[in-house]
Amino acid sequence: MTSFHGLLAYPITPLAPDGAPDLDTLGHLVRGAVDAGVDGVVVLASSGAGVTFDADERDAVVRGAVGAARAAHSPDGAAPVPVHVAVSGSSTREVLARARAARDGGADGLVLAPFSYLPLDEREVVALFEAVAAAVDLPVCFYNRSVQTAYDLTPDALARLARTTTVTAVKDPASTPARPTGRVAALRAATAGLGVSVGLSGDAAIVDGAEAADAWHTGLAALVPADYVALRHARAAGAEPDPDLRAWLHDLTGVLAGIRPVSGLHALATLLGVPTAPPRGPSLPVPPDDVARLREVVARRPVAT
Ligand SMILES: N[C@@H](CC=O)C(=O)O
Repeated sequence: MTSFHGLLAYPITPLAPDGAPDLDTLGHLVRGAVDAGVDGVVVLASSGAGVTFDADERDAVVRGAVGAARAAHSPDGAAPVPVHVAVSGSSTREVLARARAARDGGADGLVLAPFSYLPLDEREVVALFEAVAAAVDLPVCFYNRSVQTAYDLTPDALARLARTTTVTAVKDPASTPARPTGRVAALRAATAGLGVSVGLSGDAAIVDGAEAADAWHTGLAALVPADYVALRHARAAGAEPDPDLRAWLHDLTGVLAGIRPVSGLHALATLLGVPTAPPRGPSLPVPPDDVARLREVVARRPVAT
């Protein structure tokens, strides 16, 4: 089974007051997520603001997260929870450097969005993933950021990548406007027998009952992991989640949807007792009114951690 399976938590990269990555707090987040029962951790993606860090900082984050995951309690004595690293960059050269560094830092897999200053066409997207496959022998999750990259992965292109490269998973945005229902089923049908994990991101859609998927990719799961583990387990068992928990997560994702994405997670972290400065610019801190709305929801959290 691909290691991109189940509940995948994407921690923010906590920052010290001087703006440097706070590795102790990151380790605390990673251990907390693993102890709560998540199936994997992904650092330096959107929630982790990976593109805002230089190579040395990225290396420190990767090694810190891998060390924390290995040291954390593994439920049932199971294998250590995998740690994946997002390696998107603005050139193939930069992506390859980040992929090699992630491998050398102990990553179990890579997450890659086909990002470029100029939107890529399909030939260029495929060439990028082929270059990564030739350079680094790690499984890759295709991070489909169709709104931001102006390239939307098709089921046929995913099948081609699964056959010819190291792509073993896709992270598809459940919240993309006009996404047809049955998208997960279409991606699964195109890749049947190829061992691809079809996963979703988009917390509001996930909480409100998006199509069943092999994986959930979520930044919130690193901040409120017990809550997400309970939701995922209920859904996986075909059961109704606890109504209070579902209502609270609905309210939380609703408030966050009105706040700038990474800044909102940093503000939420602070309210949950996870110390961090706001993300680096050009992101801006969350305005006080929005912090107050978040605080009100946090105060109603039904699951104690
Ligand atoms: N898209 C997020 C994960 C989902 O919340 C990320 O890349 O960090």
